[in-house]
Amino acid sequence: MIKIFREIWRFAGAEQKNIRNSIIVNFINAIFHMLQIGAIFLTIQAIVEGGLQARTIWYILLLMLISIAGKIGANYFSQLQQTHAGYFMAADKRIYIGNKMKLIPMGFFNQSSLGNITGICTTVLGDVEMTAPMVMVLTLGGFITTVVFTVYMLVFDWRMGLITVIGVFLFCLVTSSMEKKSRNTAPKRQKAQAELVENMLETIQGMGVVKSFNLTKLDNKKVDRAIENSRATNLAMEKLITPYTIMQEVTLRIFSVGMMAAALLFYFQGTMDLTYSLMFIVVSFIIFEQIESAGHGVAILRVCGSSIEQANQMNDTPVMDENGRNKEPKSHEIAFEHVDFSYEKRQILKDVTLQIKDRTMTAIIGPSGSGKTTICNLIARFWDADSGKITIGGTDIREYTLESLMNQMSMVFQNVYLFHDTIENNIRFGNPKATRQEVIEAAKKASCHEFIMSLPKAYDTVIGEKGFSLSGGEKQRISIARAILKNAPIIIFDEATANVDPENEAHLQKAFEELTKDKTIIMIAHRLKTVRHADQILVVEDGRIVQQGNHEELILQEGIYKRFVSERKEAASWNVSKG
Ligand SMILES: Nc1ncnc2c1ncn2[C@@H]1O[C@H](COP(=O)(O)OP(=O)(O)OP(=O)(O)O)[C@@H](O)[C@H]1O
Repeated sequence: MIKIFREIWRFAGAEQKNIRNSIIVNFINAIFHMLQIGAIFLTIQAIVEGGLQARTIWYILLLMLISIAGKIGANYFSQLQQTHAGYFMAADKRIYIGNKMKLIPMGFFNQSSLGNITGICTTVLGDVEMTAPMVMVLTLGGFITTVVFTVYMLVFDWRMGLITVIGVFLFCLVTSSMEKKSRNTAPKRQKAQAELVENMLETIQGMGVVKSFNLTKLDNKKVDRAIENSRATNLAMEKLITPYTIMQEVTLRIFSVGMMAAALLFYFQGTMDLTYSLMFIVVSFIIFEQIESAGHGVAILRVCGSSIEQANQMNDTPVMDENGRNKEPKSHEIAFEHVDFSYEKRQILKDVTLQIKDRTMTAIIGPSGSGKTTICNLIARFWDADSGKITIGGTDIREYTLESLMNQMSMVFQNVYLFHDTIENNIRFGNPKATRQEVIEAAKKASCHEFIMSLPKAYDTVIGEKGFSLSGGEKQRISIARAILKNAPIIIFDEATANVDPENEAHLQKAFEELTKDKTIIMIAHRLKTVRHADQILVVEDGRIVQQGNHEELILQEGIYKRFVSERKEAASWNVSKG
């Protein structure tokens, strides 16, 4: 149990101060509560001694008033500090995870890790936010207050104090067994919750495929199983806890009644006067309140502990070594020297050596799955090569910080991701400091200004709102506008493979020319037109560079490039004759 407290305390970080304050205020709250006993004592004393005067009544009323006002105030501040601590504990961790994700190799982000991260950032940290400060305040605050009150009882009347000590001790025994029992169940519950999020995420992401294959009526067995598993673990947790909470309650009620009986017994034996006896009868209802709260805290302690453990998993996720420095490359020449690369254990790139000169255009072609995208991803350090070296301007890319490396390049992919935000902000993503005028200028150069202006809210149109969406070509032009705004010296471009209508193609071509003026361009190319004008063509087959040169040189060689050209020519003539 102490280990979990330590973990929560460590996790609280900068919020420890608020939790500590909340525990102190919670203790003050209990003292205000006990003032009511003082008021009750005065009332009983006055009635028993037959001297209830107006002055005593005013004292009693004042005491009650102070107690109520104090309790309200203390409760308010304690809750405020708990909410603040919970919110910032979770928010700090979410920010930490967000920052860490930028340094994790892309290979980490598969379906299962995405589900796990989503689960951690939503349900797991949501649990921490709601339970961690509450658990600390209820449990620690409850125990500290109980110890103080018990000592007070012992000083007041050791016999009543002893009954309190035994009651608290037995309650702690029951609570400790409950906490031990929930040790295995709580992590299972957390795991089931995470699997549920993961499966839901996969289902939502794959909804398009499900619909297109008309599989909506089929049972989604994985989701059903995850829901059932989550229900079962939650129920198991409840089933496990409930007998203990009943035992806790029974223990405390027995000792409350025992305290009442003892007070009466001592009175009839003549060892306690009537005033004290009546007061202890009243106290017997209140004395165990704080330890009862502590018990509730312990019931959720394990859940909170395993949430924190799960959230801390992200601390151990390996990041790319970031020993680089913030610096500008001397030139934007890119080179691969004997680069090998594998995804997990499957080798993809084999001894790749290439050179891309500053401010030239290099087209990469090759069969599907040959490794074209992988080459581009390695330049951007989405992954690190297994062996060999990649340099920009003669400096190993690992010697740059990820930030300074990414400042050197813009990437335009086929699958453009647009955020649920305005078109203006989606373009501004390329340069967060850009003014509206600069955004519009970039959009004009990327040939998207006209279609943006035809939208009802123009640049303020929110993507994804009210069913609003963009075509593939429009999305790619927005992504080019982003890249134009970023104005990085290296452009990595994945040409669209899907058929683009002639009007869109003309727009894309114009946008591409604007983007690539005076830049070092690496382009995964699919069209003959683009490849022909490249300064250099790299032909990739099964992870190796098998041909290298310009169009005029390669067309003379037998090989993939010649086949690529004749296939494109054939398709073009087929299209023309068909038309
Ligand atoms: N994240 C990944 N994890 C594991 N394997 C991957 C991953 N990405 C790609 N691969 C595999 O690596 C190989 C090369 O993929 P890559 O995307 O580089 O090929 P490509 O030439 O760009 O293909 P295409 O023209 O179809 O886009 C493929 O066999 C692919 O299945």
